[in-house]
Amino acid sequence: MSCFLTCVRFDESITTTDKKPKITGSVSVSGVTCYTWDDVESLTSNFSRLIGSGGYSSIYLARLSGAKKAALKVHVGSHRLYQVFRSELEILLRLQHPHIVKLLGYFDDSEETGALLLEYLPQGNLQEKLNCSSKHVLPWRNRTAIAFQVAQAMEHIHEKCSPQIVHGDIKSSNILLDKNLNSKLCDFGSAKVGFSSMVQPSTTVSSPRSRQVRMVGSPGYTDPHYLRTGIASKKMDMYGFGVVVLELVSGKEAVSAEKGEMLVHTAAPLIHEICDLGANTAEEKVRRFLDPRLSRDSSLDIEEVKTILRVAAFCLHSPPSLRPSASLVVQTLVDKIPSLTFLGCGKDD
Ligand SMILES: Nc1ncnc2c1ncn2[C@@H]1O[C@H](COP(=O)(O)OP(=O)(O)OP(=O)(O)O)[C@@H](O)[C@H]1O
Repeated sequence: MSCFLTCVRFDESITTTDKKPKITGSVSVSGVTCYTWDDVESLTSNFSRLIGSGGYSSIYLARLSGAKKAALKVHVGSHRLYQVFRSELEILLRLQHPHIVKLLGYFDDSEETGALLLEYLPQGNLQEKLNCSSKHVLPWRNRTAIAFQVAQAMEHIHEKCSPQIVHGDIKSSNILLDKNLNSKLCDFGSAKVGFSSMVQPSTTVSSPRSRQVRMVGSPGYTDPHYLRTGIASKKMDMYGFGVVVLELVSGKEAVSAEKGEMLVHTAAPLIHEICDLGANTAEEKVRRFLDPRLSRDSSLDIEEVKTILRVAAFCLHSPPSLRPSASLVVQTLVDKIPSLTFLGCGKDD
């Protein structure tokens, strides 16, 4: 790893006003910039605009030269969070893919504070996009493209890079959208590299000895096989992908905010029928599950809905061995959803 992180210092002002401090970043061998804390403060105008937050970090808007925007993901406050930062940094340094968020730079104090400077995705995350009350409903054609692009990103980390990577937290809030609604997978803080993927899952129950309650994965997305065995595998990512596809089709959240119901449970009868009957599943049942906001969408094709639900059904199979690989999902979508080629989504994307 050390060769990735060797930095060569340079002096260049990328600020637009004379009053602002100079950014004194250094370019690493991999073309990613190492920043000082002063740089980080300057890039974010002293952390003036929070654009997102998660269990491990806060994300701020940053401005680079020429008013180009970026997102700064800051992990601060404990050695545990610092380790999450280091792990995500090391993974992002290895990854370059059109549907994986791009690392532009980082800050590292080697103790307890780290920050990742990432390309900025202006349309936020998929979860927000599907659940926003605005009139601009995400069209069916974009939903199939997003599923396809996420599958391509997963195919890349699972099968095309060395060592291979398990993302470990596939969910709609970890899928970001650019201005054209193309998707990029983010948040590699839970990722596992190579075959050392046997990990003890945390417990959800507070034991009498420890009053600490810890979550396992993200509610609504966690593979039941992982919960039982603690074995993190590529097939666990495929399960999370299956849940994301259910969200794309139904427009519903993985866990309903009102009733606390899990989407995998409400979808289960339809999923079983789709597995058994495939294209012969009654259209009326599929339409009942479909996001009602898509009813007037001219790009909607009910055969495509059945195809993509069948893909989700296989990804959600209980035994991981019955779930497809990411490359099989990519191939199936290319073969069965012709509109993807009209969107410029293809194998060489
Ligand atoms: N590059 C980016 N561009 C725009 N928004 C972003 C970017 N990165 C993150 N965000 C926003 O911040 C949110 C949280 O980001 P992220 O999932 O990376 O944080 P986390 O602390 O790892 O969260 P989690 O609790 O899921 O582990 C995203 O859902 C998104 O809304």
